[in-house]
Amino acid sequence: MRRMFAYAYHYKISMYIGLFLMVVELVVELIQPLLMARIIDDGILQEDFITVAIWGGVLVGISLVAFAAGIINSYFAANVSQGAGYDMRNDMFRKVQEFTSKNFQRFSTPTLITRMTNDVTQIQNLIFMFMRIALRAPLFIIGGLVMAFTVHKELAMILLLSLPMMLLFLFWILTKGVTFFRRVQEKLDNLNTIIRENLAGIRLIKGFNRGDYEERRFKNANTSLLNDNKKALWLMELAMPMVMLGMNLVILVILWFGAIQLNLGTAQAGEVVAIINYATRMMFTFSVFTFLIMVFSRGKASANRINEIIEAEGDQTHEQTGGIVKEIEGAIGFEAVTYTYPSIKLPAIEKINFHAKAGETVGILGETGSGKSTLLHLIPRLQEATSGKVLIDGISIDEYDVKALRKQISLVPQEIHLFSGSVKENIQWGKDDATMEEVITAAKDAQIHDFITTLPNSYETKLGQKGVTFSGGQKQRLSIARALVRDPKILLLDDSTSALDAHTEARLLATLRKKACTVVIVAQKISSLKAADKILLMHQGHILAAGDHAALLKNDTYYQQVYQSQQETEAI
Ligand SMILES: Nc1ncnc2c1ncn2[C@@H]1O[C@H](COP(=O)(O)OP(=O)(O)OP(=O)(O)O)[C@@H](O)[C@H]1O
Repeated sequence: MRRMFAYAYHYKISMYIGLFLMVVELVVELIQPLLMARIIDDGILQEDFITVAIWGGVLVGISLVAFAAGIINSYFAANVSQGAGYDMRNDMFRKVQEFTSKNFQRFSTPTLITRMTNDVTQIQNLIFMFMRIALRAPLFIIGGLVMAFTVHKELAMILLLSLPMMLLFLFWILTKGVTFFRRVQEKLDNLNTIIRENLAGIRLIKGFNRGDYEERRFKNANTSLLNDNKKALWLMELAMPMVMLGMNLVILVILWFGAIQLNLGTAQAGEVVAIINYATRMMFTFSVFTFLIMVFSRGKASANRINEIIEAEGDQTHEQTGGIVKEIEGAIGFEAVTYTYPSIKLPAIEKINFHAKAGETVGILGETGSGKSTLLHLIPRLQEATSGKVLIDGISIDEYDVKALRKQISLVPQEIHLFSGSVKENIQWGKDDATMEEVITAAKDAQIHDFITTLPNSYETKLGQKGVTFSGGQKQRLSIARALVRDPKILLLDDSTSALDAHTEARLLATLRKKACTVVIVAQKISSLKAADKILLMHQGHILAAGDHAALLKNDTYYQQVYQSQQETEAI
């Protein structure tokens, strides 16, 4: 929670002004019963209407000041809470950019979205409430007690004695509330996961006629969220009448004692009225407390969830600077490289050795799960080798400045992702300052230019929700254009030509061969790799055999079998 308030403290000037205005409101609230006591005792009971008019005027005056202070306080409270939320979202977003696959395993996409939106909103509400009333409530209780003691000690004592019971009860509500609201936020994550899966897989759901099943799944998650929400709110609803009941009993006791004191002549009517007034206002403050506790419990649950993101240990290499910055040639070397995913015991790749000269094309072939993508991800340091060394131009990649290195390497991942925006913007995403000429050249090399020119607005055509949708093969080619536009020294293609027809793929590969860059290409079909200088045949995280197509076909029986079966499949 401390971190959340540190965010609010960035806006300290607004915060101090807001808090000062809150104190103004508080002081007015504390003075009001005193003024009323004076009006009754010195004015009404003495039939001195001039005193009534003077103190009545003062009462109206300070109430107007409190009213104005309240409005201005709201303005500053909104300023601080919105600003803090804005900064929190920025910091979380930045942190997520550094996330490793381990982090993504811990935090699913829907939970990240809920945490960056709904949880931040809860904290904003908390900060707003804190600046509006949170401090006022405890200060009013303390101030009210002090003032009550200045009015009449014995009667004020009754108020003081009731306090510990009230506070204990509120503390109990608070601890329960934090647990309940944490559960509510988790259920919200769950619901968001189902919504996201449904939106992403809508075609699949329709195709498999799983609409009813998915509806039931959604309904269950929704009901579960509803039930937990109800439970948390019931707890809060229960708190309010309980506090009211307690305070009403206290007021009854004060009235009873007050009547005795009046009869004995040890108290004046105005004093009893003032104490009752303080008690009533304290009762109101306690009921505000229950509302605050709800906001606080929710806020605390959300603060923990936000902290988990901000404190997560991200990819240290992301921000690492100070290493070698140089234009690489593109030679790649793997020396006894092993990589084990944190969540599984067995290595995904083990003791991998190979070298590729700058400008060579290396093909990687292997059954699914054999470690091809893992190997590829180690080259731009998206993952750090568990042991062994990855070299570029003979230098370990740890010694390079990561950003400078990644600038010269282009990866086309297996799962293509296009951004909302125009076709041109999607290609330029690879190089911010790419000229139109460079964009077109990259598109031509990726064999997608001709298709783009048939689109309604050519390169300016919008993609995404309100724009056109590309086919699988078109998406692959567009993301290859995005990778080529930055003129990389190393190009990594992770099964990125799988959706292309044989002719287009052949044209694309021939173009890539002419480029002055090292190409590492993962593919399922031998036909995609035939022309490679070297093919690595992978099996269960190991390189079974390496060599060019002709050599492998001649010497390796496993390669021969794969080739044979693929030839037969093509013939069918
Ligand atoms: N993020 C991850 N966390 C844990 N295990 C993973 C992760 N990514 C991959 N693996 C595991 O590592 C092994 C190698 O996966 P990898 O994706 O490198 O294989 P691949 O050869 O590229 O497969 P495919 O051809 O199906 O894409 C697999 O057993 C896979 O289950």
